[in-house]
Amino acid sequence: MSECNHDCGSCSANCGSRTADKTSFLEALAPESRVKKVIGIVSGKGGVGKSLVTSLMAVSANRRGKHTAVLDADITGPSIPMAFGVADEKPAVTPDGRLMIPARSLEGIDIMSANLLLDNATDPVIWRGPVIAGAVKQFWSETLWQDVDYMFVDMPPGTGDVPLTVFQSLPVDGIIIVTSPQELVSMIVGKAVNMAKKMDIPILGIVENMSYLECPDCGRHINVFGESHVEQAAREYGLKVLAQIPIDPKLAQMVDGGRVEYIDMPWFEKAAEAVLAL
Ligand SMILES: Nc1ncnc2c1ncn2[C@@H]1O[C@H](COP(=O)(O)OP(=O)(O)OP(=O)(O)O)[C@@H](O)[C@H]1O
Repeated sequence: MSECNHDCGSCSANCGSRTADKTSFLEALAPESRVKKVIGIVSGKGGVGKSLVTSLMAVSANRRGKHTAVLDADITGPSIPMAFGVADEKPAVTPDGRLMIPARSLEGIDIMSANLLLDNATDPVIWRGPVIAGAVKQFWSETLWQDVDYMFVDMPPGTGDVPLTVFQSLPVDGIIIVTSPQELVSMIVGKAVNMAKKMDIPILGIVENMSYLECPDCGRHINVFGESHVEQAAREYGLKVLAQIPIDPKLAQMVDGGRVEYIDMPWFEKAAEAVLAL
């Protein structure tokens, strides 16, 4: 049998790909687009730093010479364009009018987000679940994604219906779970693990955000929210802790100022390497 090219129309073998295809809800990319790896970033709730981790992942991959993209699927709280300083840009369209062209950051990361389509960045997006999921599908299939090595998807928060639909529509190769020490980490990780299992997508690991504060005088780590339980949760589910990110007002300033690409992040090296090994 010749090597599988995933085009079941040209092959009669009754293989695993064909069986999976029957129940697939995957959206197709435009014929001109190419995306090699898709990584979804999930969290149990909003505000734990999912967008920050998505942005840092993209920045790390881009610094390592990979052509990188961010699809902001957090439609009701889209904060990616601001972090990359492209919030005032509007996506152009291809000459035939079929596809949107993503905004490009200063360092060359391609970005698509609902915020780029709003007349006013402060306009609220008050869409219901199916419309949100539909918008994400369009961002995937109706955007010109040119030779992307790694696409990072900032998922809608939680493990409910909307993230589930998004997961079913995009060919996600791996998931990163973002938690913070204030949360019931074990429960959140458990839910994400179940969601990933149902979809047969590997979990690359957990990133704990706002883990500690580094004393500016002595460098001691202060656990502002009490002792971290992330290592324990990781052991329980056989996962890796990819990074522990400190609370640092400089991080928030850089993100709010559109300069996420220029953050110094020694604590993120392991996370970047684990993802790029995929
Ligand atoms: N480690 C940190 N140190 C300082 N500020 C942080 C840190 N992590 C996140 N923030 C700030 O907290 C806010 C929320 O972070 P972020 O937008 O990444 O969260 P989120 O989980 O994506 O939220 P949402 O789901 O609401 O979009 C942002 O203003 C961000 O700059």
